[in-house]
Amino acid sequence: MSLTLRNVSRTFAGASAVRNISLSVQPGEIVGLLGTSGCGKSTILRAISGLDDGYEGEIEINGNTAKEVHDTTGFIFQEPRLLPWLTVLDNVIFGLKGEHADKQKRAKEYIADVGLEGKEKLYPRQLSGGMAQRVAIARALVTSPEILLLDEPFSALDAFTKMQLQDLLLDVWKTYQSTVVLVTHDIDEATYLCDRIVILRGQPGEIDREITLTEQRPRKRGSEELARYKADILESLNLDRARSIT
Ligand SMILES: Nc1ncnc2c1ncn2[C@@H]1O[C@H](COP(=O)(O)OP(=O)(O)OP(=O)(O)O)[C@@H](O)[C@H]1O
Repeated sequence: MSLTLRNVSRTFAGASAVRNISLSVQPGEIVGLLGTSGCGKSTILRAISGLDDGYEGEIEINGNTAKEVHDTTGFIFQEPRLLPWLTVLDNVIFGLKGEHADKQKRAKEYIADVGLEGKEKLYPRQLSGGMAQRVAIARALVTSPEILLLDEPFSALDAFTKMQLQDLLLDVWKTYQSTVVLVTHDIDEATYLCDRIVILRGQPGEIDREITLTEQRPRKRGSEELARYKADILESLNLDRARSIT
């Protein structure tokens, strides 16, 4: 499932949030949107998802405008956004169409895929943050979205859980061949996960540059290669050395 943005701009109450974003994402590619706070990363993701159709320019998913096909995207937010009165199983089933027995079977498979087999009957309040985010991942995947949109999906988690879920994302990506757009502030996360990193700058946000990562997977966290990409990105963001704020 390919994704194309052509000159996408978004203005809120007269203030420009992003300007002239053009981007092509190939089927099965993991593309990261990286940039400092307020440069419009979430705004771009919401436009791709169809949650926000107030943008100018064009967004195409496999040749159709995003406004027509938003049900082919799955969204994972920073916080899991589970329905507290529903069990893990019912949270994953919620929004699925079809016969109840089929939905249950399918939801259970995805719950197992994210490592939560046996936890189907628990309620959100009984889950750790990492477990809840696994449920959110299962819920996003269960509808077989062709494009997975992730808005800082691991940023509220502790460092260890974050690394586990990054690996889980790579596992499900391999299994389901999803096209992924990942919004993140985390340069290590971007270099570990992405085929390509799009660096946004400014307010309104514009694309500053794109970096294609040729590192084979599985990548090694802390490798020299990833460290080189990180240094390059820090320099692009003017964050490579301490700067006076006066
Ligand atoms: N619904 C909205 N109404 C008004 N302004 C908005 C709205 N959504 C976003 N903005 C503005 O658009 C700009 C970009 O916001 P956005 O949330 O996309 O940035 P971001 O790069 O994702 O930031 P962060 O990394 O802090 O989440 C900001 O100036 C924000 O205030």
